[in-house]
Amino acid sequence: MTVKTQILSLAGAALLGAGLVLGSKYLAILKKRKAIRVMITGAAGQIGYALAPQVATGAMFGSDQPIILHLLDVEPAKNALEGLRMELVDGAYPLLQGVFTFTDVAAASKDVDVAVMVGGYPRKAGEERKDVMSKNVSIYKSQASALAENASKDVKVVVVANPANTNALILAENAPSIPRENITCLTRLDHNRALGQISERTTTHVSAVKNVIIWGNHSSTQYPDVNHGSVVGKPIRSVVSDDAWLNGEFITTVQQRGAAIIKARGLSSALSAANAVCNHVRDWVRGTPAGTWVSMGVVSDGSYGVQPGLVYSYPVVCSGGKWRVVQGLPIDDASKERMRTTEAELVEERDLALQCLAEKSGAAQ
Ligand SMILES: NC(=O)C1=CN([C@@H]2O[C@H](COP(=O)(O)OP(=O)(O)OC[C@H]3O[C@@H](n4cnc5c(N)ncnc54)[C@H](O)[C@@H]3O)[C@@H](O)[C@H]2O)C=CC1
Ligand SMILES: O=C([O-])CC(=O)C(=O)O
Repeated sequence: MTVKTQILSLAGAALLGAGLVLGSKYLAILKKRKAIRVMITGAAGQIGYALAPQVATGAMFGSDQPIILHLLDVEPAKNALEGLRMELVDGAYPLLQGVFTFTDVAAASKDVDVAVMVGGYPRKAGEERKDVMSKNVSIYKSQASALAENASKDVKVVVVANPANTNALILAENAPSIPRENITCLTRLDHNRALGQISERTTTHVSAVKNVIIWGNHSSTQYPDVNHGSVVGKPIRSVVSDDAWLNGEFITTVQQRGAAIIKARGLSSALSAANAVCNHVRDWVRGTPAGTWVSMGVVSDGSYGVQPGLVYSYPVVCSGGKWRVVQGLPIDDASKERMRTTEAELVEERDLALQCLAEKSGAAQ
């Protein structure tokens, strides 16, 4: 061996050694840190298939936080669930400390820190989200108590299955021991869709678009509001410079995006929904970046005149694992009217859900 190759191999060994030290430090950190237990219901479905690997690679809690996955689905989906478990094992994810599958919600909920409630039935082309109401709200009523009794005391819940706001409301009403503020529903997908539309329209990278708001229901009555948002620090309205588009096509595109995806794919959104779930939980747990808010469906405390108790999507900022509604935004008359329309739909959905549940319990007696 020449001196040059000796030096090179010594340098190589030193680099490898440093890499191994860093690698072993990383592994030691992972070993020391307590794993977060994440339950995904409806895990054998298409959102579950997109979500589980995203959680395993750190998209939800970062690349230094170990995870244990609890995957729940119904008995007939047991084989598909086992297939997902096998694939997750085959992924050899450094953050994944365990993957468990369940068909019993009480067992699945044991000690979970985060519950992502995807289990339910998606709507088909031509249906509104409330058309899947009767099947899905009864799932949320029956799973609420199992979650409350078995999950960690501080469990954070995000309901994804439609009608998402009303399922979350039913879950909150039937799980009184879970703090209200820990029960949320996903409207981050709508929020991201709004960011995406403004980004495309202004040919600006999406990371420079901030502070749009989704008010109300995760449905076609939601109000995507750009009045307080910015593009590269300037008001969206002045950068877009087309109020007719912002007040018309932009709003309907965001409101109808779920239906447009169903029409195009023959299936509802899955990868963007999974990404939005990771964004929602990450910001809730790790905090929203300074000067930025996001949209979350939360139990209303009456902010902006919305009926208390409804699960309504608001602009929120998060820090220390808690969210708070952004207060004091000036709301013009046109926005007020749209916010009332979506609130009225939530009242109607709540009443319909309660009626469905009463009819089911009447039929069962
Ligand atoms: N909030 C949002 O932004 C979005 C919500 N969704 C909704 O998410 C839900 C899931 O969508 P996909 O994954 O596409 O549907 P999917 O049909 O592919 O999967 C749903 C899974 O839930 C399971 N399931 C049914 N009842 C269950 C129960 N009692 N316990 C546990 N699991 C149960 C099914 O067996 C199935 O594997 C749908 O309601 C859909 O409309 C979809 C996209 C976005
Ligand atoms: O539209 C649907 O039924 C699925 C969904 O909630 C969405 O993509 O926003």
